[in-house]
Amino acid sequence: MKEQIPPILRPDAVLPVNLAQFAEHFDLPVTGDAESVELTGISMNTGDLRPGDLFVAMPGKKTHGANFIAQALSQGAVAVVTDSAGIELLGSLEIPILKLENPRARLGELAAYVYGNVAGNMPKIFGTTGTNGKTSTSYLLEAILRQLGETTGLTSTAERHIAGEVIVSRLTTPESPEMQALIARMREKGVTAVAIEVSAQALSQLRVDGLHFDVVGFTNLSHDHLDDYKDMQEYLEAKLPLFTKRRAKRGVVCLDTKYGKDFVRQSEIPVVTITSELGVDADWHVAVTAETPAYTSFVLAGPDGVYIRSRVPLLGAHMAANAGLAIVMLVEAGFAPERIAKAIEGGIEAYLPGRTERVTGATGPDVYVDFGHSPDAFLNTLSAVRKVTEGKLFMVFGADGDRDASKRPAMAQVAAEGCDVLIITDHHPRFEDPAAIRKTLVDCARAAKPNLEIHEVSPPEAAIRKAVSMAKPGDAILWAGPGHQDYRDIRGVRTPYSARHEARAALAENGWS
Ligand SMILES: CC(=O)N[C@H]1[C@@H](OP(=O)(O)OP(=O)(O)OC[C@H]2O[C@@H](n3ccc(=O)[nH]c3=O)[C@H](O)[C@@H]2O)O[C@H](CO)[C@@H](O)[C@@H]1O[C@H](C)C(=O)N[C@@H](C)C(=O)N[C@H](CCC(=O)O)C(=O)O
Ligand SMILES: Nc1ncnc2c1ncn2[C@@H]1O[C@H](COP(=O)(O)OP(=O)(O)OP(=O)(O)O)[C@@H](O)[C@H]1O
Repeated sequence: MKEQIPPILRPDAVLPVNLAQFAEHFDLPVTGDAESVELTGISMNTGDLRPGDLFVAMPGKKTHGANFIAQALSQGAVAVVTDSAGIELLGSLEIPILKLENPRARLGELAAYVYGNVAGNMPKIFGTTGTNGKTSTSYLLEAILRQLGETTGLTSTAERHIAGEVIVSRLTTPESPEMQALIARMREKGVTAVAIEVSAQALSQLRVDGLHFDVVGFTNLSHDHLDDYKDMQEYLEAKLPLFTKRRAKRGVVCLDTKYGKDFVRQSEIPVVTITSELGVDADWHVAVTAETPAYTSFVLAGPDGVYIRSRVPLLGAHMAANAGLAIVMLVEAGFAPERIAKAIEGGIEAYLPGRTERVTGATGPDVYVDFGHSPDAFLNTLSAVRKVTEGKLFMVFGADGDRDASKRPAMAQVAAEGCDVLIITDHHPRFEDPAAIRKTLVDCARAAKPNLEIHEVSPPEAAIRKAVSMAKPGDAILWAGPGHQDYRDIRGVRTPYSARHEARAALAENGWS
């Protein structure tokens, strides 16, 4: 990606780590003068490398990091960790080399050590995984923690937060050198509790190694990422390692999808369960009491008569399920339920960018911009919007290029079945032909609901204008996919674009304020 790559954050100060001591601590063979070298950072990518860094040259899917060692040196790297293949590639260079086969397997530990993130000086750490709801649950966790008086940190698909400092994210879950640098910065800024969104890819690539979570949560599992994983079983198995003793102390499992039971059965750590489904046996139950475009009220009932009443400033029963999960994770971390209940009796004070975000002003049809990009996300958001809409429901969406193409037919089917007018457009085409993606979606939507009014409109700026021009007050438009994002990936270039901005502009152009 060539443009607008967000920066990564580091602590302002790092206690230098002597390279010889580092090599001895990890029992790594070292060539060159390690005694006189001091490390002040660690990186696996020259794009993020800073002077004083240890450069970890690792094999990747496309190339080997050792091909970038000369560049790393010119940027100020003071030592290199690499494997046998890397040593063969690098030739003769005047820099201490530490040999480590499979560097990724120990990268988290190495990074935690460099930044001094050790047991005893860490904030409370919460981790959430699942197909949908990770970002939402993490934001809700952070909000409740703030309401409980904690100083908070967050890492999510949308943003990283450090005691009020906000930056846009690159990956959902950062690689461990970035993750450990973030945690060190959080410690520096007095952060006492952190909510971390953990993707399946992060677990497969050991990006959260070097962390020990106080409580982990599982939201749900449904069709997504079947380009990275062979089938749902393999995708499930990628998520399960979060619920192991080496990674976490306790867990909370949501039983709203059938895969929850697999987590309970296979978890190595003690778990409690929660559900928002009627008739499902669980330790905690969350139920919606009111739904409006602006908020969803709920009650959460747990063991020993615990009863918590609150609301989320978001539309949809799935958001109440996420809030319930966040609250139970806090209870499992030792926060008294009565204290939580008191802190959130007036509602959870969270702003979730691009999660069913209503962008309409005082007049005009309700326009919601959402980050949902899977069939299950569509199902939930369409049903939530339908419940609060008297008029017609328009849906605007496109599908990701170069990402799991197998979910496109189901996305088109769910969208067609759940709306009254469908507008198919583009999303991130990446290196795929956007017209070909649209054709698949249109064909599948037609097959699912032959009489549905379907428009194919490209680019998305025109698609949202088409939807707004057709909608009336009382109608609703759900624009699914772009959410909080401020770019579209077109042939590897991040082209600036904001769906929320485009939607507001389209409303204004039609006279709605
Ligand atoms: C498919 C995949 O996961 N790729 C990741 C992988 O890239 P790669 O193996 O292709 O790396 P490579 O290009 O072969 O390079 C090899 C090594 O040389 C280094 N290098 C490479 C080039 C250079 O100029 N300098 C340099 O130092 C690289 O940092 C790497 O260590 O290692 C890179 C370095 O960390 C990652 O950025 C990259 O994630 C890509 C960008 C990605 O998009 N990953 C997605 C699938 C992902 O992880 N998504 C999940 C969430 C999904 C969700 O929730 O929906 C996420 O957590 O974000
Ligand atoms: N509990 C839930 N069940 C089903 N769908 C949900 C749930 N929570 C959120 N969603 C839908 O999924 C979309 C993404 O939500 P969120 O960003 O919280 O999930 P995520 O797991 O972080 O996604 P990603 O992995 O893509 O970052 C939302 O915009 C909404 O459409």
